[in-house]
Amino acid sequence: MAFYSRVSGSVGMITLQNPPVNALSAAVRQGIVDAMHRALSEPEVKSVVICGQNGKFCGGADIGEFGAKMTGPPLVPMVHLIEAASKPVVAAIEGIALGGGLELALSCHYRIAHSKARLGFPEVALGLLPGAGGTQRLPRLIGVPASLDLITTGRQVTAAEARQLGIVDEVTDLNAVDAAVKFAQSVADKSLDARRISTYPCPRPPDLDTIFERAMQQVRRSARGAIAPGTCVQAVHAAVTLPYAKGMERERELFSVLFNSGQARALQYYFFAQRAVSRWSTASGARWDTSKPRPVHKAAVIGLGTMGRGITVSLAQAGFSVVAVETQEKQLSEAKQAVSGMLERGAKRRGVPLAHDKIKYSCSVQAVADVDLVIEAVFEDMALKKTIFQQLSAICKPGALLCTNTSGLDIDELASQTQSPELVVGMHFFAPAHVMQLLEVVYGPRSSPEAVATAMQMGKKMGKVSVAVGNCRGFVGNRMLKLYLEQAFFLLEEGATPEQVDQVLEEFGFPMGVFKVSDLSGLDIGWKVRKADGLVSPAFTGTSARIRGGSRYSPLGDLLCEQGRFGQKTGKGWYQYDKPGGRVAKPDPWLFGFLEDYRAQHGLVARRIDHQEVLERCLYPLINEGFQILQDGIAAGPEDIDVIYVLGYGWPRHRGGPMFYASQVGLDKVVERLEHYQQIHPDVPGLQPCRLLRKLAAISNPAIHKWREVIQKPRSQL
Ligand SMILES: C[C@H](O)[C@H](C)C(=O)SCCNC(=O)CCNC(=O)[C@H](O)C(C)(C)COP(=O)([O-])OP(=O)([O-])OC[C@H]1O[C@@H](n2cnc3c(N)ncnc32)[C@H](O)[C@@H]1OP(=O)([O-])[O-]
Repeated sequence: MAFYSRVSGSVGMITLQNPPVNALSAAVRQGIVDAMHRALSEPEVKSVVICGQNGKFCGGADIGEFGAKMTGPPLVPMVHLIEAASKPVVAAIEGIALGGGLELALSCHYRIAHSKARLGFPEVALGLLPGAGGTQRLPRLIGVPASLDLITTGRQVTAAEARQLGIVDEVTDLNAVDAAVKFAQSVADKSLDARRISTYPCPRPPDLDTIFERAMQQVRRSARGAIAPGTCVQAVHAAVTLPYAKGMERERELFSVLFNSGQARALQYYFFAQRAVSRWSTASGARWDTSKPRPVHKAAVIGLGTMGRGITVSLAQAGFSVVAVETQEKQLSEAKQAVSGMLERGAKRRGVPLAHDKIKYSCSVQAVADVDLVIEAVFEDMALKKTIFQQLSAICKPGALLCTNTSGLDIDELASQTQSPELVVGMHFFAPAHVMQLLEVVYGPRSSPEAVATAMQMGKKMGKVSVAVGNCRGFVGNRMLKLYLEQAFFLLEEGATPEQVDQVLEEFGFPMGVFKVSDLSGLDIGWKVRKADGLVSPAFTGTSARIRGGSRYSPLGDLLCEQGRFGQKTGKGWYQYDKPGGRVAKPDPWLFGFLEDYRAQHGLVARRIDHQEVLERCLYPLINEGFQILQDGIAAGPEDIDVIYVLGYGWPRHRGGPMFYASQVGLDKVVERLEHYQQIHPDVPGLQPCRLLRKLAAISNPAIHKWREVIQKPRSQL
């Protein structure tokens, strides 16, 4: 709601009250409208101030209301009521003025912001555009180029930048509400004719067409299939080419197109999913709200390779004291240099002080005796990791958490090397660890709720989005990825090319297709894992060359590695590059010949494979494995899987994530297509729809937020 009061005798105060971010719910909108009418009707009131409770002005429209039938006064008439008011209305902006919150402020005649406030139009990140006049008022106030930047990127600006752009009239370090009240009194008798932004002419820079062409090209380049950014450009264009009222009609048309789009639903689902994963639970019933994290002030990192360096930087930037251990002298000095460079660049980019002094380097594991938490990040070798966990268990102080950055090895096997297996969890970072936002927190059957809570909280403090998942081979992300990669290899065997498969996946919205990603991360990484799993051996020749454990297997990746084609790092992989370390992938004629010889050798006949088949065969088995993971209790809900795939594997956010995408396609359709391909490829178990998927498809595709009710049923009933 919105609370009305009178302050300083002549100022009507309207306070938004809807914690935590004073979103413009139906009740808040009704409160504002009622309060405005009251303020305008009270003769003693000469001016009005609008502010938000708890030091936050307004986080915009209530996203939680988008899925329901609209009630209460609509936003547009509300902002018109404020702008048309006969008494000056001043917005007192503290904390945030985002989306509809900034539109509310732009409908006021003056804006006073606290120096720590952030302002912006994040609607594009929700698959929308500013639909309460933002696309028509902002260009009139600050011009076209700056408006296109803010509205198509959704970036937030500081109060200082907002002042410089002309969005706010004053910035104060003092209490912005008090400042606004004083300001409101000072303008009580001033004319408002020049303060109603909708009446302003929209500036027409001479190179207007070029500006819009460039903006449209820019958003097309970065949008990767998302429709909102381009639609935002169209809406701002209406502000320049149409009178205000017509422009508002155009804004409303474009807004409703986006509002009713699948992409908007996917992005709004993802908005809440990314917040839901912090409310974690484990298969054994431990939960976020009943598990107390242990305090961590000092942490250690063992192994300063690429991942260890990134984790060290991320810990130091988060303010932790860090002991960084690398037993190889040469590696240690190289790591020191690399970490310093990353810290300097990070500090410059974020305008924060350097965190060099936070890190102590050592080449002895003994140095970690007094830390609260250790993250082991050595080479992905079980025997080596076991030795280190035995050492740590002997050296570390009682109660210290022992974490591993393994990307798929058995957490519980490592825990069994220690005196306190309950203090062992996985903290699986993604490369580069100081940049990628995702952290998979992996709990074993003996990990204590406190250990999980501590690792989850560490992730939050390091600016990560932490997702709690159970211990299994490859955890969630890599376990599902295996099915995706497997099908990509099979498609090459059957006639596709890496370019064709990658193009389909990039058109779907992935930043890079599966084969370009494989070249980037290095084919040898997967090769080592397959070797460790006993899938690669000279014994597999002739008819057994393409069978493992009775199931179909493609040795294509192994064969490329045997020829030293590890991808970008060797200048050759699925593509060729101008030199080792090259970044630009070019089709390699050698590979076409190699695939033809391979098919001939194994009696395979290439066939034309269409776009839809490539997409379905790459995505549906991955999705099916996601359901298997939910069925096994490794992930608590679809949100966990979707957040992992969007933040860790480049799944396009405007598609919500693999599980949300499946709910949009229709689970019965996914089952039907999997069964179709399984009939053709009976030797591929990953095409067999799992029980949970069949169950949910059978109960007529329940909405994704209803899946947990089914998942939580005892496994026997699934
Ligand atoms: C016509 C008009 O043009 C259009 C149509 C619109 O206006 S569209 C709407 C445009 N507005 C936005 O896109 C802003 C979205 N919010 C944010 O970016 C951030 O929330 C934040 C404001 C910067 C605070 O970040 P935080 O890190 O301090 O806390 P949090 O954990 O994120 O959020 C704290 C809690 O508040 C909830 N919440 C936040 N913003 C919300 C909103 N706008 N509506 C509903 N709930 C919201 C959130 O789900 C979480 O709930 P819970 O998980 O605790 O149950």
